[in-house]
Amino acid sequence: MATYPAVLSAKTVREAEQLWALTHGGSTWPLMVSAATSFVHRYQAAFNIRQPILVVAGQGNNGGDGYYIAKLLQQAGKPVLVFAPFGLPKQGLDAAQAMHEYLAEGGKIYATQAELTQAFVGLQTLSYQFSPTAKITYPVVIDALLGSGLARPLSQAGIDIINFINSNAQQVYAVDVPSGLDADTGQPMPVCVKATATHSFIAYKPGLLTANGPANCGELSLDSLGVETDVVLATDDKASSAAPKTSRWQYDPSFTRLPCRFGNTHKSCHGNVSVIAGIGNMAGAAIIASRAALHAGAGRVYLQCDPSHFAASLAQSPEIMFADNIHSVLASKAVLVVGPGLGRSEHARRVMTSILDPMHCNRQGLGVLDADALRYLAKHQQTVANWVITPHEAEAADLLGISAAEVTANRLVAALALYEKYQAVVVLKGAGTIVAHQAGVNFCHAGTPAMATPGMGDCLAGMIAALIAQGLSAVDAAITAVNWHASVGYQLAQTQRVVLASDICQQLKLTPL
Ligand SMILES: NC(=O)C1=CN([C@@H]2O[C@H](COP(=O)(O)OP(=O)(O)OC[C@H]3O[C@@H](n4cnc5c(N)ncnc54)[C@H](OP(=O)(O)O)[C@@H]3O)[C@@H](O)[C@H]2O)[C@@H](O)CC1
Ligand SMILES: Nc1ncnc2c1ncn2[C@@H]1O[C@H](COP(=O)(O)OP(=O)(O)O)[C@@H](O)[C@H]1O
Ligand SMILES: [K+]
Repeated sequence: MATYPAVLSAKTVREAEQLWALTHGGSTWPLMVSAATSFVHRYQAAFNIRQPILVVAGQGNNGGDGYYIAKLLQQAGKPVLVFAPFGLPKQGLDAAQAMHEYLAEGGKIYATQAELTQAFVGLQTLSYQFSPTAKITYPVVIDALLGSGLARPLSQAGIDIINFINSNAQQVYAVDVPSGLDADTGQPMPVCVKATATHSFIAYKPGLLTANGPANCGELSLDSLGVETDVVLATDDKASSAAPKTSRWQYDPSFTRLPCRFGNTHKSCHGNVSVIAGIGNMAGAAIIASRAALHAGAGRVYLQCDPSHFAASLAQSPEIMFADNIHSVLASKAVLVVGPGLGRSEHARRVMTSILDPMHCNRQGLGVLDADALRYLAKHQQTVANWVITPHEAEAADLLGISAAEVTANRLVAALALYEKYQAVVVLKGAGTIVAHQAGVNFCHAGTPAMATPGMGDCLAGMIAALIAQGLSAVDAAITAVNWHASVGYQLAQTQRVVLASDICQQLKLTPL
């Protein structure tokens, strides 16, 4: 079975480094050498330029990586400049040794932008026409200002440096974490580097994969540097049950669990999905969820809605069938999608009461609660262990009884709290979707701002239900659908400015077996 990289908090990564050192001669220095070597190797094509490469180095070990990278580039004969706006590394850190090795290679360090500009211009080839008033653009900047050790919001001076990088670099390659991004939450503090690519070390950190992480990391890669994380993870497993278990946080971007279809099959082998809509004017959402379930391969899809919506549904997808009433739907044992287009009427309340009746609520693989069903759940708090719940941040806030800003501030903590409270498989949607479940947490950093369009969540709900109907567990269905949905959206966004839920539905059926 494929194994996927672990995702660890910044603190756990530090513990892993220290444990590695204990069994490797007591020093973390070899890790810095490996990290810098891996970085230079990873971006060797981008670094193969004649113009000077700028390394912006901080005072900690992220800066240390930067100094060692600068040393390697210097050794390879590349023109390189190091800008150290926060000052030099403190003695005793690996970073100080890296700086000394860079200086020993004849490297230069600049403390101010004025000195840096002068040095950059001095290193230009003769063909470069410099005008004192022209804005300097650095073709390649290596961002080694701050990594996983970012400990507090940036001062104004720090903000200015990050803005300087973002507005004066053509391409930015970030070491470990884009500077200014909180490695655990993915929040900018309050600004962060917008990288072309980020090469991270030892393990992915949650903040690279959710919130502002995906957009600011650019192309993300990892080198474990051979550091075993199992040891720290085993320790973490012994933590109290209230503590988030980092042991099974994973970055698994695959959708290889998609069910295969074999020759002698029939639609009855692929399960039934029933989407329950309301009686108001919101049936569009339920129609999108139904279409998504069809296109994701459910054997039959029923829509339970007011007859006035039949014509519109059939015009979209003549394959959709209609269920008579909520009681026949519940009796049918189809996988349910409840919430999109349900509304908040008295009818919706009655539907929710029936659905959450313990008589129906006890079987496995019941389906997906989304949108209005989540608003109902927030009011009538009860555990929904056999369901997948798919809140966006505002719905998550409602379910947790906190503000949306608190959810945004730490999406991972919110997803874990939702799991603790409702016991369901939790899909916290938005940039960098998080799936929290009994066995851990899965991050999906695919997706694109082009997918921030109406109906996108309804589409995802239909897909999850279709995969449960085809035999996947609720957890596998949620992880697979989230990755499939985001990856199809990303592909479409290569040629479209916005991606609609209908586009995703169309594209799903083209996914090869
Ligand atoms: N050692 C190793 O083996 C390996 C280490 N690795 C690398 O080390 C990195 C982690 O290094 P790290 O722990 O030193 O943290 P780092 O990100 O450099 O930041 C700390 C510095 O920033 C400062 N600072 C903090 N907040 C600030 C703010 N808001 N504004 C301004 N300054 C602020 C803080 O100052 P202080 O709080 O002490 O005043 C301190 O000087 C990791 O990301 C990876 O790249 C890898 O190579 C693997 C092997
Ligand atoms: N800004 C974004 N960046 C990356 N992916 C996004 C973004 N907006 C939406 N998506 C993708 O679309 C999914 C559903 O979108 P979302 O807007 O959160 O749902 P809803 O339609 O319920 O509001 C997300 O989980 C994510 O995969
Ligand atoms: K960095």
